[in-house]
Amino acid sequence: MKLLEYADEEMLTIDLANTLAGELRAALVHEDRVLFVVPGGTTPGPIFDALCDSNLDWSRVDVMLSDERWVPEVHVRSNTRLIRERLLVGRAAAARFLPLYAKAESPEAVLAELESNIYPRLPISVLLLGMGEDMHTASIFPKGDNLELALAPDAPVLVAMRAPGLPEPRITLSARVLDAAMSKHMVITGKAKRNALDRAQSSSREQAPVRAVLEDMVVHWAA
Ligand SMILES: O=C1O[C@H](COP(=O)(O)O)[C@@H](O)[C@H](O)[C@H]1O
Repeated sequence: MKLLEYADEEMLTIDLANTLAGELRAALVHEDRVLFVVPGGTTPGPIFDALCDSNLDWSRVDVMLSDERWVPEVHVRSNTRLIRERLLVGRAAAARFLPLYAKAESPEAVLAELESNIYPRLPISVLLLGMGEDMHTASIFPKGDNLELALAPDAPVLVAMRAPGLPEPRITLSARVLDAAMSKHMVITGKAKRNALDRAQSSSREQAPVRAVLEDMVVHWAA
């Protein structure tokens, strides 16, 4: 893992958006289509704002989330909503979005259908992840009901996840799929997450699921 520290969030945003755009452009030189995986949550919005008008051939980019909350797209907690409002606008509106949500009672009812769209697009070309203060990444949570499956070396592409304190079920890419990305970045802000990252490095994967994806990861941090 490599840690890049920035003077402030604005510097982080500008630099990381440039890096991601550059890596997508470079990947498009060799590939017909590239897969770009991004996090939801509260942190990445400004990065999406800075990235969405980047000059690259977005029509050859498949965009998907690292994980989704099981709520309709109009819901305030929907990660899809964030992506549609902040990333898939401007030039990036030409990208193809691969959904992690479908109208169904539970993630389990549509896992196979969603996975069939994603599997042919793997591996991930460029990955951006977030991390929570509890050391979860994507929706791979400590104490999650499917934690063992999501961390398994032979895990499926997608795993449904429920965890104490979460208001809704989740669906997440497994650690195996995230870890196999060609280029891996993580964005965290604030001292609490920086401390959590330090703790993760001396914790088990079960205590700190983020640990399962830290090899060759570039972590971008601002206080
Ligand atoms: O619930 C989630 O949490 C993580 C971290 O989110 P943040 O709000 O602390 O930035 C995020 O990476 C993940 O995609 C999201 O579903």
